[in-house]
Amino acid sequence: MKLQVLGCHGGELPTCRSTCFLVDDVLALDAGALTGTLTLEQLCKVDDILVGHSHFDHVKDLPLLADLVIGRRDRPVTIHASRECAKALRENMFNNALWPDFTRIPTRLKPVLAIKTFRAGSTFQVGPYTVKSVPVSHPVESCAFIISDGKSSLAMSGDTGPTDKLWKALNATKDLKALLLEASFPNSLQALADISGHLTPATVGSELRKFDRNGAQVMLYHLKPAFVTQLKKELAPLPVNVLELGETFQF
Ligand SMILES: Nc1ncnc2c1ncn2[C@@H]1O[C@@H]2COP(=O)(O)O[C@H]2[C@H]1O
Repeated sequence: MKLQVLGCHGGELPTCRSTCFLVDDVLALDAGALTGTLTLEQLCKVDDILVGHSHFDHVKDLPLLADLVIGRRDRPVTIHASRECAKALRENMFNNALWPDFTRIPTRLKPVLAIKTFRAGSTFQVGPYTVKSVPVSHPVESCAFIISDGKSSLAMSGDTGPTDKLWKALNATKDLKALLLEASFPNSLQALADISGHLTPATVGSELRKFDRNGAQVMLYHLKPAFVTQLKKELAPLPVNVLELGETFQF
């Protein structure tokens, strides 16, 4: 699998982009940095988008994407979202108030977007990929994804505070090559991290003790833009890499 880092922060500044990864040019993981990073030609190749939860920094480019690719694809771009997340997108984003309902435009039968719902915790097929969703710990329903192409697996934690379910699922994934793990706030903001369902370097460290790593890389993302320098200092002693914008990996 080819993995491109389009966005690896928990917000935006000129040097930071919200969460968004691209697998094999066709599968996006979250939609925080699609339309500002890919060309129109590249955007038109994105067939599926896995959305881990409904928070704005993870879904913000969906409306702009729909408006860009309309009339340029043979089939809808499919957004895969848990029940709560799909409901939030339908009611609060594609509601003809915030943005037109592109799941019915240009026609109900051949729309530019399709929202396909999964049950948090279920496993489903997305093109050639088998995707296991794992509910994690966040104020809104949030899912990690474990994505397999049949040869290797790649996981993304989604926004989460401390969790046991994710580590249990990862420890059972024998061909796991890499884990994209969130790390949002510095240790001085542990109380905010706890209340908002996020990790700090301290809790990344304690969470990793639950992980039978088996050679998998751990790559951190979702650093809050205001704290990147401090976070990198606090994360330096841990056996992890902090992702940078524009990096590409092959698993
Ligand atoms: N109680 C809170 N106080 C301050 N900021 C918050 C609080 N809860 C959530 N947030 C912020 O709102 C953001 C929503 O997206 P995130 O979960 O990425 O990160 C969250 C925090 O940065």
